[in-house]
Amino acid sequence: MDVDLIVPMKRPAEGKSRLRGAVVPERHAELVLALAYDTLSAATSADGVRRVLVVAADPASVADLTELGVEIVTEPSRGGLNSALRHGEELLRRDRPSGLVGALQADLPALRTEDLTAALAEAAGQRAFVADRQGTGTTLLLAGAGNALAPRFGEGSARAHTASGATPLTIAAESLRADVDTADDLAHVRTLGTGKRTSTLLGTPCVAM
Ligand SMILES: Nc1nc2c(ncn2[C@@H]2O[C@H](COP(=O)(O)OP(=O)(O)OP(=O)(O)O)[C@@H](O)[C@H]2O)c(=O)[nH]1
Ligand SMILES: C=C(OP(=O)(O)O)C(=O)O
Repeated sequence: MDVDLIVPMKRPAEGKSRLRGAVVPERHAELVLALAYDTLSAATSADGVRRVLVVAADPASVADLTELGVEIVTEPSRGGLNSALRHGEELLRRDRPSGLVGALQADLPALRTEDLTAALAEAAGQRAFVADRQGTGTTLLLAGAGNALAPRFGEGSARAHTASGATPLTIAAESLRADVDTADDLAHVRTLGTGKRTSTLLGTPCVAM
């Protein structure tokens, strides 16, 4: 079954505070947007992805993403990450009540379409998630018909998603687990190869899409 994805985004200038210093301060927002652009470039090309809805704190600051065919809506109020995700879920389920929905992080610049498609296949419509490479965070949470997404993103979210009954997916999907929060994470995705925008900005090898 194909999935409608929700992608939460703060204003790039305010996001990824743990990455500050990876590039000169004037280019921090550009880096955060490049990570999101490459993530969504892969996501929108993946088999099984029907629709991508970005729930943004400030849509104008992420308007570049529309060239990828994603939709952008404003988060309702400053309710935080999980509230933004629930808002996206409500909009998507209004249009397709029995569809599969997913929350995807916007910091996966090495994402390969086949890893996302493989995760959707393993989940097979269950409420399931992909943990990050450290095993503590979550990069993708899925919920099919009859199941609320019930997002518990934030510190220790992998444990929280397991505790709430979601199935941890077991596929390797290295690129889907490689989220970028810190300088170490950035060094790691450089070894995998990143999408075009991130590669151009950092001067690193580009992943073959
Ligand atoms: N719309 C929306 N997105 C959010 C909010 N909080 C976090 N996000 C997004 O959720 C994703 C995951 O958050 P984190 O990985 O913790 O990123 P972050 O908050 O930018 O990073 P740090 O400042 O280093 O904690 C990022 O794409 C953020 O932009 C929020 O309140 N509203
Ligand atoms: C919000 C999350 O992201 P991170 O741990 O990457 O900040 C999460 O994994 O739940």
